[in-house]
Parts: sequence; structure tokens; C-alpha cells
Amino acid sequence: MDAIYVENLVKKYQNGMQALNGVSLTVKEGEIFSLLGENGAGKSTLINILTTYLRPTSGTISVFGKDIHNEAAVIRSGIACVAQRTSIDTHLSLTENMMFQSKLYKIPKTEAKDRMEILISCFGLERYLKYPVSSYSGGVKRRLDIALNMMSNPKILFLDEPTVGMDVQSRMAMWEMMKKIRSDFGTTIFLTTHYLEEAESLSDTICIMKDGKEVLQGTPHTLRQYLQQNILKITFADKGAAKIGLKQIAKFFSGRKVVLHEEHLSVCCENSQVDLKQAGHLLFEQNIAFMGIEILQPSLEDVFIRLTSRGVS
Ligand SMILES: Nc1ncnc2c1ncn2[C@@H]1O[C@H](COP(=O)(O)OP(=O)(O)OP(=O)(O)O)[C@@H](O)[C@H]1O
Repeated sequence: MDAIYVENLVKKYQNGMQALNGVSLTVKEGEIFSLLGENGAGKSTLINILTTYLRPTSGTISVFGKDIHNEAAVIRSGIACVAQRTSIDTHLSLTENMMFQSKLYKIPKTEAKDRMEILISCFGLERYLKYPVSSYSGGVKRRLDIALNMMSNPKILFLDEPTVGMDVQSRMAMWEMMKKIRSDFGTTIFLTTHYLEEAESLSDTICIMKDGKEVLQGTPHTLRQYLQQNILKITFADKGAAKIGLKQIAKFFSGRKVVLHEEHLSVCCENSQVDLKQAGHLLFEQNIAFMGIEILQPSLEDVFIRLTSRGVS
């Protein structure tokens, strides 16, 4: 069964802002799923809907087979969400924080104590026990916050930008923690991030969002395959000439992604050398003036920018 199934989800805020524009995605049970997107893409809105804080305008959502419209309470009892602002109480000790959390979820005391010990040991938090929580670094506070949220043994853990603003070491510790959550507890993790490297090294599935809709979803392997696809960049003297070139190139390379960017075109390659020859031949044949053709090898960042930047389809 899918952990999360979303189809054609729309969210229009009261002020008329449409934050989600028919997004569809699937999260498999037990996987780490990363949602990538630039600011304003709709990531927080989506998390808020999936965690039942916000109501969708339309669309289908099921979480472990339960419909979000009719069974929100059941869904809520099986999930946990770690927001960017930590929910820990710095006046309480680490263990008091964890036991307090267990009370909120009405977990019997003995069971809560056992679970707390497992989580403290699993996440390497023992060495912080003797210090006051207020003295913890931002990274350790964030890890404690996640441990708190694991007290209720959620089936899905939502993490909104879990490593934002962290130094490299804290980020690595957080990555280890996420991998342990998946391997030791089998929890499905749904996270948002701005860091491509994080999404690539951690995730089973990555979904890139733009303007409230998914633009690419797949395994890091699929994304890498996408990366391996070279881009043919054809430069023209100006935008007008590029538009004329676009007509012919798009017709010739029908079925391929051809994008107009100001005074140049980009064409996704199948065989870059052959494509380069054919494009050059076509432009000469049609007497379309151009400034140059080159083969580009995009990085993951290039792909992300290309898929998410304004004005690019
Ligand atoms: N309560 C609200 N009322 C009206 N518009 C909103 C509200 N919350 C968010 N928006 C708008 O909806 C769009 C999507 O916002 P959202 O916060 O979901 O994006 P995001 O991808 O999480 O961005 P960020 O990475 O900056 O957190 C934005 O244009 C935002 O201004």
C-alpha cells in the first residue's frame, strides 16, 4: 500500500492565492521522500494539508489508504510533523521533554520509558543527558525535536527543512538520524529541502515542485539519468531570431523538450553528436542565422534550475 497518495490537489487560499495547482504524487511505505522546490513552490502548503492542518480546495488524498476528508483524525494519530521551529521546552531536561511528549500521546509510563531509552540510544543522545537543553546547539535541539516526535511511533514522519541553517557536521548527524529512522523503525519520511545534495544522497524518491505542481518525480537514479541527458544550446543573434529557430527546431525534434530562453534554445539530446550535426544542417538548410551550437552537460543544480526557474516550461 502507498503511504501517501495525492492526485490533482488544489489549494486556493482565501485571498485568492492558488498555492497548489493540481499536484499529484505517490510516497511508498518505508521510503525517504524528498520534496524540492524554490521558495513559494507550495511545499509548506502541501505538508500542512497532508498533516491535516489545512483543508484542500479539491483533489484526492489518502494516507495509508485513509481518505483525508473523512478520516483526518485517524490519519493524525499515525503521523508526526517536525516544523522548522522546534517544539522542545528548554526549561525541561531532555528526558522530561520526552516524557512530556509521551503524556500528550497518552502513552503508558513504562512503555514511554522503554521507548525513550531506545530513542536516546538509537540517536546518540546519551552524551547530552547531563547538560541543560538550553545549552544544546541548534543541530542537537533539532535532533531532540525529532526524537520527541518519534515517541508516538508514527508511521509517517514529516520534516520541514530539517537541516536548514546547519553546519556540515550537524547536517551529517541529521542524515544519519534519518537513515536510522527508516532502517530501525521502518518509518516513512517525507521531507522538504532546498539542498539538492541532501535529496540526492538520502532519498529513495525525489519530487521537484514548481508553481504548486510536480515537474519531475523519481528515484535519484532516474534523476541522474535525466542529468546524463546532454543539452544542445543553440544561440541566435536576438530573441526574434530565436523564435524563428524554435519553430523549425521544435518541428524537427518533435517529441523532445525544446525550450526558448531569450536568445537561445535548449534541446534535450538523445545522441548529442548526431543532434548537433542535424540541428546545424537544418539551420543552414533553412537559411536561419544562428550564432553557435554547443553541447552542455547539466549538473543536478542545472536540472533543478531549468525545471523550476521562471518562464521556463
Ligand atoms: N496563508 C496563506 N495565505 C495566502 N497565501 C499563502 C498563505 N500561505 C502561503 N501562501 C502563498 O502560497 C504560495 C506557496 O507558499 P508555500 O509556503 O506553500 O511555499 P514553499 O514552497 O513552502 O515556500 P518556502 O520554501 O519559502 O517555505 C506562496 O505564494 C505563498 O505566498
